[in-house]
Amino acid sequence: MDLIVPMKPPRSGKSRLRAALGCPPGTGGHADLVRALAADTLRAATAAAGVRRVVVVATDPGALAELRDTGAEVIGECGARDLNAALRVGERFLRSADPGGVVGALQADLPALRPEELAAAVAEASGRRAFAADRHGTGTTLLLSAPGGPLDPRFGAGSARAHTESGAAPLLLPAPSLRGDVDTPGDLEHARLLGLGERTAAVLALREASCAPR
Ligand SMILES: Nc1nc2c(ncn2[C@@H]2O[C@H](COP(=O)(O)OP(=O)(O)OP(=O)(O)O)[C@@H](O)[C@H]2O)c(=O)[nH]1
Ligand SMILES: C=C(OP(=O)(O)O)C(=O)O
Repeated sequence: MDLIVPMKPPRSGKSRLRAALGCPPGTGGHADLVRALAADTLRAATAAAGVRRVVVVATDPGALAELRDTGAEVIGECGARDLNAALRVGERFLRSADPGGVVGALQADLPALRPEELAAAVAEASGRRAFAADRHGTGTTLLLSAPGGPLDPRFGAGSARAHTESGAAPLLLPAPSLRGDVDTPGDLEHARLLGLGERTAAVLALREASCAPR
């Protein structure tokens, strides 16, 4: 099974998280946090049983080259005009190597992701086109195709409903780390309680130290 992870440029992505570092505006660090969230997600994804390739489809691959250290590949989005188009670029890329395999789309903001929860989700899907909703029940953190079948991604606001309506099976396992995507400071706090990956924890610790009142 191969995974596609879409990412906008780290400076402009995850705009709802800008306040999360608790530092005055303009002190930077946002892009470091976005890259750290992705690095922890990718480390867990590449370690999951049954996962073969993990491909980041990036608007700006140069800004994300360091993510290759996680074992993921990083490719450009070839002029895709939005998130779902970027996912289709990744799908074509993976299908050109393995037309009959399962492909999945995984969000890049799962810093508490545990490899065993991702593997359990793939096992529950058991060859069906299926998805994991986020912890709020409205978004999607993982969408899987059937073997050789179309991914047909419908990410965006209300994507859990859109994926259900398009015939994808909602996965039922709890998998809190897989459902814990981070869009807001509140989501980041939730992920902290689950147990953050090393890179995200390090970025937050550094910012706390450097922005503490003197
Ligand atoms: N390659 C690529 N990735 C995208 C594109 N649009 C969104 N993404 C990524 O898809 C994921 C979900 O995107 P969004 O929910 O639109 O935006 P976001 O970056 O999470 O955050 P906000 O700015 O707070 O809305 C994020 O990892 C984005 O970086 C796109 O056009 N191309
Ligand atoms: C695009 C989505 O994610 P988010 O807005 O949570 O990043 C989605 O859940 O479909």
